[in-house]
Amino acid sequence: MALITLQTEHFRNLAAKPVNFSPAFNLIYGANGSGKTSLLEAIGYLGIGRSFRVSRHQAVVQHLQQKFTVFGGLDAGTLDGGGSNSGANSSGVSNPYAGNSDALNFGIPNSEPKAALEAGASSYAHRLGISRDVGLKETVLRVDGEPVRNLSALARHLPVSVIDPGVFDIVAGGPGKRRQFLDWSVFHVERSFGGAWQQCQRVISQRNQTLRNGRIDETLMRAWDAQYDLLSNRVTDARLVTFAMFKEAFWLLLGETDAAWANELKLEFYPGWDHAQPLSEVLVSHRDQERRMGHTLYGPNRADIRLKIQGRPVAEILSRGQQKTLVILMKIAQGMVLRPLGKQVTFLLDDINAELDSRHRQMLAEKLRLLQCQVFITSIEQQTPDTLWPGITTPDFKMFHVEHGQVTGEH
Ligand SMILES: Nc1ncnc2c1ncn2[C@@H]1O[C@H](COP(=O)(O)OP(=O)(O)OP(=O)(O)O)[C@@H](O)[C@H]1O
Repeated sequence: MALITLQTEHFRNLAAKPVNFSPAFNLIYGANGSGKTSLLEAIGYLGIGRSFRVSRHQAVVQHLQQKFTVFGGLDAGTLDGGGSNSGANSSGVSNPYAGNSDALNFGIPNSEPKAALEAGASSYAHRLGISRDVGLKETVLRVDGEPVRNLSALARHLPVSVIDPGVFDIVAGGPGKRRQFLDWSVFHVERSFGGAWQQCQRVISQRNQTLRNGRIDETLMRAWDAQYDLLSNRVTDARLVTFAMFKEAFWLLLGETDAAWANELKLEFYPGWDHAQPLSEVLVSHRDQERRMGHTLYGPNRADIRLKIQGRPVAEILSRGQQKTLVILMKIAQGMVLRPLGKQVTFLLDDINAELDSRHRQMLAEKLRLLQCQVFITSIEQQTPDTLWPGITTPDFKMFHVEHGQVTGEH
């Protein structure tokens, strides 16, 4: 799937006007503070249900407003086959209100996008909508006009992967970042993963409460442990399957690089406990330790992807530039994992040009092109594909200028 239309209302400084994107490459350019990242952030909301740069919805809602809305129209994208694409509109002509004249009933004004309404006759493959009232603390999600309860319903349609300067924490940061990275793929590969992981996290929090409660009721604890063991194995099995797929794609990419360190890199999935032993046994034998700490120390909440060179974490060995290469290859490998499943990743590349030299930029652009994914890239200056990525052909390229939150398409 690719996002071909976006409309926001009361989202940061963005104007409430529909924008029609390319299912392939989109360059968003404009001065500092014009609204480029806000545009990417709005797209991100449709795929991850939150901002990729701040933790609170409050920061995103336009000043003096209390509710924002993001609406997206998807088409089948650039992938051949795969994915559900019934009724897809691959023409790129978009109609934000097709089949739903009140734009998902999110209060998007009906009058303004009249021209778009008349121009686009056909419907989208899917329509996604998210609105958040920060006063009422209420989120409304819709897919194809129907209310849905879980964010996963939106996320499944639009796998969004962000590459911004913070992405390098995947290597340099703690295990949580790498777990998040892996789980993003697991969620898209294994349908039941999201639910199992949520249940598992609930049990962890109940276990933690019991562990903090001074005297532990061993019968109650064993009951939690049995449930925890079951869910942990479900979560871990899904992670293991996806990790194997990821590793295969990643080695393939590494094999194509001429980086000397690539030969020495060891990549390993750590499930969060010594997997040779059943988790329930590990928990019993570490009861005292967990009681002292007051929380769960073993299990999938401690999982990690361990990246090592000569037995040491790569962050201690590789230069920052080498770490960047590594993270970019990891992100591309994620896209490769999803591709055979008919899932097209929408990559949001924010402020990344300044972080990467031209060799890295070219590598990234070339791989993304081969992956046939949808790309949004921000830049301070107006650029053509030739100046951005010399020597790389860029299919279906669209350029947008952002000025004071107004997004204008250029041809
Ligand atoms: N909640 C909000 N309501 C209205 N305006 C906001 C809100 N939050 C941020 N802004 C403003 O929106 C503008 C766009 O910010 P954004 O980060 O998208 O800019 P940018 O084009 O990515 O800039 P840069 O190139 O510096 O990264 C800024 O001027 C910012 O002050």
